[in-house]
Amino acid sequence: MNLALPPGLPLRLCSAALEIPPLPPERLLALGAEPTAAFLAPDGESWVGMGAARWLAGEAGDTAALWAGLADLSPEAPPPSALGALPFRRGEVADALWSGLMPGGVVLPERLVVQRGGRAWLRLTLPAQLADTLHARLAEAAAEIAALAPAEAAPLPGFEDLDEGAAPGGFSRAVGEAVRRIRAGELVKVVLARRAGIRFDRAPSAAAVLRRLSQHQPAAVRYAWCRGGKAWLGATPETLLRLDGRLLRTEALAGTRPEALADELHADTKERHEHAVVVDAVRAAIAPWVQALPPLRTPGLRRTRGLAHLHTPIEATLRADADALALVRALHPTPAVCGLPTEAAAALLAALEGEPRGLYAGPVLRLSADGSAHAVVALRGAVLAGRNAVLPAGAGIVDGSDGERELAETRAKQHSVLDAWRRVTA
Ligand SMILES: C=C(O[C@H]1C=CC=C(C(=O)O)[C@@H]1O)C(=O)O
Repeated sequence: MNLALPPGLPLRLCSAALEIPPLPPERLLALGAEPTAAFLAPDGESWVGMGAARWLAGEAGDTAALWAGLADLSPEAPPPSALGALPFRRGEVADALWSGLMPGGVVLPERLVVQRGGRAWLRLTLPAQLADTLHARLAEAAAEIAALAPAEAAPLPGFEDLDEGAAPGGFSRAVGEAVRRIRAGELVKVVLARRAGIRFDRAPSAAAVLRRLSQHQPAAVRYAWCRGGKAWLGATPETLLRLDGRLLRTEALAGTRPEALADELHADTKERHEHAVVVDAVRAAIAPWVQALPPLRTPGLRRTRGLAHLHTPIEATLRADADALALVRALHPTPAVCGLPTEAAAALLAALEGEPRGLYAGPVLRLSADGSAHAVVALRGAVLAGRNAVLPAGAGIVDGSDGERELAETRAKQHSVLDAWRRVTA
């Protein structure tokens, strides 16, 4: 279970926090810690973790192992929190794009900066035998952060149009094949993804790239997982779950139109079907955990910059306290990113996409020692490596899907990311 823990890692940890001046959370990426994990929630709440005091695979049951033997010497500060990015599928072999970033996991950071309500805290978590040095090291780490240059404010270099390689034709054909399988009764829905890339004029800093996403989409959760000299980062519209006490909030998000055509979504039978499959699957996944399922409701709309999606919030009360990672595992992958039935869709998308998904469409999460948790689905992102950025994006395929339209939808999703990087920095 302890995927990346080196042998001999101390079991007991100590942790202390210090209030520091607030700063743009993206700036912390410039420290270059490995790994760096960022979870920037709307309303100015953010968590950025640097380095690892513990690093687990993120399996159901790992939550307790994160906090085991951890002495918190600063109970007045926000609680210790873990951050993670999990792969779309377990055990996948990374290709050149994802090497270094994989296998992801859930990290209890050595240094963690939490910001909320206009205040910021730096938390340091170390092996218990270093407890004597904890406060001195905390002060050193705070000084290092205070001295950071504003890397997030650097203008982004320019870039040419999206390079789609030979993929677009192949994607349309894959959609055709998926529709044929669906009509043959092999499955109900499959989500197919494809990659396209850009090349910046010179290598941008991940801090500046993430900052532009924050400025463009402050209502989205912005995330980053940096490792091996690369960054996987994005601004996602989709929540997998939020857990506060026994209140569980999740949602179905599927069915897409350009924002200007949002009104068409409710009348489109194919989009309604694509969405309903996700609603049913999410309800089925949480049913064993909750006291009662909420009444079925008519989907609403979620608008992001440039796109609109059918959206159904789903809230329920848990029967008993639950391990957040077990819930994440119960929900992932929803048919918003995989399909139905799950196994058949996962096998078909692997065959038709022909390249690993890596961390794309996997859960990105924040878990806190007070039991609260927030997990989102890693969509609308890019792998940043030097001057190159590669953007995976997918579309839900059901009976009635058309190859060219689905291709256009994946392009629109990629452009919703690129648009942020084209804007002039505020
Ligand atoms: C798979 C993606 O989006 C999902 C989330 C919202 C709408 C979707 C759709 O309409 O196909 C997808 O299910 C992606 O952005 O790569």
